[in-house]
Amino acid sequence: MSDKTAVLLLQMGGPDSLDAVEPFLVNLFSDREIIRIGPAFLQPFIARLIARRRSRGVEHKYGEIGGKSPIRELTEAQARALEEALGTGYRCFVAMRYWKPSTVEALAAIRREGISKVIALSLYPHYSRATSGSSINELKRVVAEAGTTFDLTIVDRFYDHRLYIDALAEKIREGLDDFHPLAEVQVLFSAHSLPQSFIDEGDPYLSHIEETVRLVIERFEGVTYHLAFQSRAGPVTWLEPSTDQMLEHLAAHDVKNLLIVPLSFVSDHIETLHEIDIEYAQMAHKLGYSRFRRSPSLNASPTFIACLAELVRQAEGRG
Ligand SMILES: C=CC1=C(C)c2cc3[nH]c(cc4nc(cc5[nH]c(cc1n2)c(C)c5CCC(=O)O)C(CCC(=O)O)=C4C)c(C)c3C=C
Ligand SMILES: [Fe+2]
Ligand SMILES: [Fe+2]
Repeated sequence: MSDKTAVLLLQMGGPDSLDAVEPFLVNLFSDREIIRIGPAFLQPFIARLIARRRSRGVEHKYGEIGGKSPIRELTEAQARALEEALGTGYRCFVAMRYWKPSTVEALAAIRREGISKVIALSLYPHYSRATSGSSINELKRVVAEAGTTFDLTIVDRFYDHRLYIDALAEKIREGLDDFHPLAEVQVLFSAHSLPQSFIDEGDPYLSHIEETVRLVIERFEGVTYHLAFQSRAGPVTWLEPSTDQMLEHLAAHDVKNLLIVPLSFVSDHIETLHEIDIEYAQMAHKLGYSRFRRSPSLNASPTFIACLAELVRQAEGRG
């Protein structure tokens, strides 16, 4: 047995090739915690149909950002940086909810190293049952089925952690540096959308997002800011306003310089590299913005890694 602690980073995952897009979407649409389609026994079949119908368009988008999602490499880089920041005594692993490495593979790797103490750290800063909730339930199922006892501690949110806010503020400052010093820049926070029904049923996601925005914008006195929601994925009522509606609204009010700040994700993936950098950038150009920029994602930002390290130590009661 090893006396080390395993830190297991929980993330969504993304297709690692164009061929992986359809099976990745099948996994995602089969999960009743992110989307409920029809009665439970029919969902696997409907998931296949939706995945097949959607995959062409989604493959095209991944094709335009290098033929795959960078989420695995970026999450593994975060894991390596975290392991280094934590020092001896810790090993970091990654478990992806809808692609590889799966939760089963990650736990098998932890077991192979003889580690029984596991801190699962969800990489979604804002809690939602669609994201952190789903990953954590999957982890609990796999642990129960593994027949090995793990001493498991879970960190499922960090939307208001001082170092997370510091890391975001640093990236916003980097983004603002790209504008002429005298230009009047407005900031648009763009969070991943969620069906309104989740919020109505008590999901704290929206209040967590609003608190992150409040805490980070305190550091930017006098800056005008807005909050909108991107990446709807189905025909239900999603959080409003949408990011594209907001881009139109601001253009109609003569805003010319806009910094868009992605919330909800801690690394680059299709929603930053395609939706913002390609789709919204084209839209902004047509709408007459003079300068439209995105603040860089956190990825392996040293301040963000310090945040993760502090979360681990706090979870162990040494913070
Ligand atoms: C089916 C409904 C979906 C909900 C609800 C949802 C919420 C949600 N998602 C993220 C983060 C990510 N989503 C990503 C991709 C993605 N998400 C959905 C659907 C829902 N997401 C789909 C169908 C897809 C695949 C791409 C597409 O078809 O457009 C990813 C990217 C993975 C990658 O490319 O690396 C992330 C990350 C959050 C934070 C969230 C709610 C809070
Ligand atoms: Fe999405
Ligand atoms: Fe999503």
